[in-house]
Amino acid sequence: MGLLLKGGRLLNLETGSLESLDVLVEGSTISRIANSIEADGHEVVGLDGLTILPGFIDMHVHLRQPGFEGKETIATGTRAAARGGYTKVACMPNTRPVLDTPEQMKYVYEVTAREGSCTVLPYGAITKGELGEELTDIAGLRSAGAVAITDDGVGVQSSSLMREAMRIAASLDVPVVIHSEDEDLAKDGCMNEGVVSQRLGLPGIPGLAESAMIARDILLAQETGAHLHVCHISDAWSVELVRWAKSMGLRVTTEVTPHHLLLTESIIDATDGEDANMKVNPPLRAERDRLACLNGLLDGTIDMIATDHAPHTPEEKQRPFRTAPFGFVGLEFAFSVLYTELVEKSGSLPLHELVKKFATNPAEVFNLSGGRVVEGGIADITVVDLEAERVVAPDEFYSKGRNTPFAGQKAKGWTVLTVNEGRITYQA
Ligand SMILES: NC(=O)N[C@@H](CC(=O)O)C(=O)O
Ligand SMILES: [Zn+2]
Ligand SMILES: [Zn+2]
Repeated sequence: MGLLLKGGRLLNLETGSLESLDVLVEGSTISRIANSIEADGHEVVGLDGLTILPGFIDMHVHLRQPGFEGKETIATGTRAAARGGYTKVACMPNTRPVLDTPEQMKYVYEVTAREGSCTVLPYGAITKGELGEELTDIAGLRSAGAVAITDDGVGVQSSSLMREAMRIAASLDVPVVIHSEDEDLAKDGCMNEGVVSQRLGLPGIPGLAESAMIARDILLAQETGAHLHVCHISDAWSVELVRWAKSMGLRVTTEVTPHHLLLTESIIDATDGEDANMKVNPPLRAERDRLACLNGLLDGTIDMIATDHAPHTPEEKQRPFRTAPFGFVGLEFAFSVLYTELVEKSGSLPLHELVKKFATNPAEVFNLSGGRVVEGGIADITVVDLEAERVVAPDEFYSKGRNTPFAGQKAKGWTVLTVNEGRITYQA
């Protein structure tokens, strides 16, 4: 017996048209897509006019397990992911202990098999303990299933160490994923350096702290032949550098978050720097940076959307702006807010281009299954209601995190059904 999705509209990723098609899932595979498929003993889910998309893939998520289970666990984070339409998430290694050994990779896969509501692809750290001093066993991490390597949360400050990491990664065909931040330039900053940080008297993090490191790592990628993926791009010059690297034919890819596409430091200004739910790293920047990210997304410089889902406890986020931890949650509304603002309201991006940034491109860039709803493909499917309007409601989150500046915002395009490898993982 299969799972029959009946009466929905399947998004054609090439033309952007919505086609009335039934989709039959058998086992973990999409076995048939046709105008009308007989119920024939299958479990039928009626989708009357709802929109069928490939399951979303988020290459930047903090699941916090092991070590910070008060913020999130693999169970709660993947439930949140499924609720947001995600079928795969890649989890960051800045846990305690850090995910820096093959055993840690195995741990993530084992816990996910028991408790997970989506596929979890662990990142292995570049340096032991993310301390920036000694390289991990990159080959061992890869064999144990690391999707790529990164020290997200901190930048690798040593250029010679990064050069060596890229040499090894290139020889193993492992992508190097960078949190680009020059610690010396970023120092004790807690928000974007500029007119707002000056007015509020808060220490700033200049865009240069990001772009300078991206420039270094693009040159290292050029020299070593490594695939470089730039995390959470946020600064206008950073986008320009990635655009240039691509024009030179280098293997450089990047992601942007919903918050860097839709928000600026003006929301910190408006709340006088008193709400740490607006504190994130890289920080919300100026309008020209936001527009550069948006243009980069539109012209293909930016390959994909990633949430950088970074849950923290309410207590931590109630601390003063200077000392509260950086980070926003995002899994449960990323598609909705971006669909609403970029597709529905401004029309800057057609739906199928947005969906490529959420599913097709991450699959292609990281060589993963999914990203398309096709016969014979893996049954990773997300069904959304493009009409229903709701507000982003943190008290309803499956995530343990509540920290988002999007709280209370109205949006359309909510997930009603998520299927991961043929299994229903969320149903509204
Ligand atoms: N993005 C953040 O503001 N915080 C992340 C770390 C990171 O992604 O660099 C976290 O782990 O909390
Ligand atoms: Zn980061
Ligand atoms: Zn992160």
